[in-house]
Amino acid sequence: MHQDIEEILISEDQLQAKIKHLGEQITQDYDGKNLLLLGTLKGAVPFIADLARAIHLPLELDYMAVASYGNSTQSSGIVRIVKDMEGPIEQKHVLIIEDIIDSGRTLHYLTDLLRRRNPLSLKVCSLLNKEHTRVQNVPVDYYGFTIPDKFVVGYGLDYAQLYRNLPYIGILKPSVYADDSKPQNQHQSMAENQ
Ligand SMILES: O=P(O)(O)OC[C@H]1O[C@H](OP(=O)(O)OP(=O)(O)O)[C@H](O)[C@@H]1O
Ligand code: HPA
Repeated sequence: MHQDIEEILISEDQLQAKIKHLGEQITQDYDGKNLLLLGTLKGAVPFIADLARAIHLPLELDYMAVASYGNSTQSSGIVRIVKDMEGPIEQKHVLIIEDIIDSGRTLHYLTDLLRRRNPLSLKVCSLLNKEHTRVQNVPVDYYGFTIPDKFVVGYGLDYAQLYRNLPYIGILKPSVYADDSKPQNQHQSMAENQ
């Protein structure tokens, strides 16, 4: 285990078993439909790569880069598009692939934006779901694991752009981000300040 990791929360084997199951569900639900998997860069890259191969249907892949965390463990509260997807989505069933839903701000922003582009349908699949930290409510159609309110890294998830290449999801030792100047559990107070 990496020295900055306090505990492995979800092992490589658990990740792959869950992704196989999600792939089977999505394969059933989207049979005969024009499916576009829309991955959010950068965090969802390992997940979308494995999930796409677990879905046994013709599908398209595209990506958007949306960022709000910068180098902090706390959302800045401001979501911005760093890279948009290519092409229109009016003739497509869009499934957004996320690595994690935490405050919900990223997905709220993204679903709002994409709905205005009139896809045939718009659903969300997130590997991880931190349900007690939600500031914006967003319906999640498929998710892998519900996790506690701890800052996690690995399998695409980063702290200050590092740890994305760990093959498991681990809880980061708080000492690693001790100089992260903003206090913990700040989601609620940020919402109240808006
Ligand atoms: O529910 P939220 O509180 O909005 O958090 C979830 C988002 O935060 C992370 O992205 P980040 O902005 O860190 O960009 P990254 O994927 O490039 O790491 C993660 O990949 C999600 O997209
Ligand atoms: O717990 C997390 N880890 C990494 N990135 C994140 N983005 C939102 N929550 C998290």
